[in-house]
Amino acid sequence: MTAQIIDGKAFAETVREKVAAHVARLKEVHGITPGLAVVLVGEDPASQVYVRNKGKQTVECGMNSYEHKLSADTSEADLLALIEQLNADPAVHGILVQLPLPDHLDSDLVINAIDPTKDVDGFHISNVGLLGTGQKSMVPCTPLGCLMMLRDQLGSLSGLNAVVVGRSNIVGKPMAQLLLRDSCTVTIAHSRTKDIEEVCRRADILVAAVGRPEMIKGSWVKPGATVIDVGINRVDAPEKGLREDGTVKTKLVGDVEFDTAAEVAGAITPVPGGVGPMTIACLLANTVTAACRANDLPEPEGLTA
Ligand SMILES: Nc1nc2c(c(=O)[nH]1)N[C@@H](CN(C=O)c1ccc(C(=O)N[C@@H](CCC(=O)O)C(=O)O)cc1)CN2
Repeated sequence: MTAQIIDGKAFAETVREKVAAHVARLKEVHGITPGLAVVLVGEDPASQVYVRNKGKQTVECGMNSYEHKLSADTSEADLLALIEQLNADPAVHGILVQLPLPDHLDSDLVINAIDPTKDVDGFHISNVGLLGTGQKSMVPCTPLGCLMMLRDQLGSLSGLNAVVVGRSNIVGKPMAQLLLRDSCTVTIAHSRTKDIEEVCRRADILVAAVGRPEMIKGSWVKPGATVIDVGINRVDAPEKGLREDGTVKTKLVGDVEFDTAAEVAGAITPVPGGVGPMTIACLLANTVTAACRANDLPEPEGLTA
């Protein structure tokens, strides 16, 4: 069997179109322009690219983008003061602090300083609690993107066996909560899980979010399963040759060994071009949702969990 490839880039485009249409309506009918503030501390090259893309796509969807780029040695007090200012700004409906933060900053403290109603990353402890208890919350962008792709692929997820490999606060745990909410039977597997290959082979839905390049092999996949690969790992690619400076070229791979898994799975997301683009699309969706909630307006259809 050769799996169907789930095109995250194309799916993200449809989400952005829905966001743009909803933003146009908010402007025209209610005079509201949703605004997203993104805070970047330091010069991590990957984070700089993600923040640039977030700002660009925010504007392309008709929303206001506010970028705050702070030096790597910014103090916690200064960062908290900026968040306080953004919390109080009525033009800002969504606030995101790009992760990872430099080591001297306490990520939990910083995230929990964000007004939970503006926490478009869904990382604030209040949103974590609301999601865990099945209440209305902001939902983390990567798991929300995975859920949208799974629903689109499978329709109802009710009764399916779902295995999430990885227990991070950003992806693994919220993903498991969302799957449980959709009535899956959910297992979270991790580095200490006994017989992890056998656990994975029971999964109708296998979500890989472990951060280890190509850890999950085709032999771990149940025939016909839907495989969602959240991993984005840069590895050496000697087959691509050398750069001008003599160093080996690199490539991106997921947490799943794509070629062997695609022989067995029913459907699979590629890396790049799978879950990654959905992360930013869902950030835009969450910003519209936050703007609607802030103004007591109905939430955008098809853009929330
Ligand atoms: N505050 C947050 N920080 C981080 C998050 C997050 O959701 N909120 N997630 C990641 C980074 N991230 C967005 O911030 C992100 C990662 C990857 C992609 C993406 O589109 N990836 C492409 C490949 C990109 C490349 O070539 O390097 C793909 O998979 O096709 C988008 C957003 C950590 N920090």
